[in-house]
Amino acid sequence: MTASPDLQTVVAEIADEMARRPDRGEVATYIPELARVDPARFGIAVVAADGTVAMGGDADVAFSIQSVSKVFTLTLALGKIGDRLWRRVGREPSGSPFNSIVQLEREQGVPRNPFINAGAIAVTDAILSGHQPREALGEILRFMRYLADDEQIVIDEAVAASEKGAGFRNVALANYMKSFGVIENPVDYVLGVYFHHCAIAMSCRQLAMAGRFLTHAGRNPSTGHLVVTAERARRINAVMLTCGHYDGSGEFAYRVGLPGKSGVGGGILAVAPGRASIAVWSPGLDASGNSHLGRIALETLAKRMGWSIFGA
Ligand SMILES: NC(=O)CC[C@H](N)C(=O)O
Repeated sequence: MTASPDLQTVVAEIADEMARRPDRGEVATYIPELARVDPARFGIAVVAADGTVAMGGDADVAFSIQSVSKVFTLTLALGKIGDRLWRRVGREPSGSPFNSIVQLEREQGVPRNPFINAGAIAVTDAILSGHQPREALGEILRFMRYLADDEQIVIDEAVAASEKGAGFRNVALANYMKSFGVIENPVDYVLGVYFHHCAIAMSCRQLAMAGRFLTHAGRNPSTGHLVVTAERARRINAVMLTCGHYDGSGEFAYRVGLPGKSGVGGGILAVAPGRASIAVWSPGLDASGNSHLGRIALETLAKRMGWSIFGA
């Protein structure tokens, strides 16, 4: 029997390899504040099932989690209204870019899945459910801090303001869904919360900690409490696998073989069920808006550790 590779060593090797690579993708520019981030950054953090944490590169530098927040808002919304959520948002891959509007016209304003922008805006509407934006946002932030076991997590107000100033597509998506009755709350309330939860700043270490419940059948290992049932954790992982990387989801499953959710800030949260919660960050993106080196780092990690859910 061959000994399993040492996680710390593998993570250190990956951080080193990624730091040297010249191909880094393109940093997102449509949110001006994100365009200022240094493309040379790379971070990785892996929280293993036994609680050990392996980190490399800029694992403690906070970045804009953007659409990675959509895993957590989905979890919260399911906790609030349960499976009724699936009447307002589907769970099929879209095969379209993250900010696309085309399917909404044909599908009565019901977004394909909770991870494209339209779907995440509908999920945010479900979290608001008549409350004030400040309360909903407070709830999301408290949830992140609880999951990560870290009170230092904050919202980057400059990023939120920058996105609000340039968020014309999201305004269009929200209004379009509102015209079909899919959005219940005032559009500006919903978008205010959406822009702010996308602007949460976290490090790879914090993000990997926050993702632990998805690797532990719904349980927060810090408290032993169930965040969601095992069945729900499994299902959130399934939607991450099929929809977490927009029109790059098939390629991510093919190459990495793990449920994952990306964000245009360059972060990816990936789940190796029963084994580890993993966060990577490299700000340069590929053509689908997913972290270029983040995906390569995860592909390398899954391969060296034998962690693909489809077999070693
Ligand atoms: N893919 C993403 O991370 C997109 C999120 C971003 N806040 C937007 O709405 O455009």
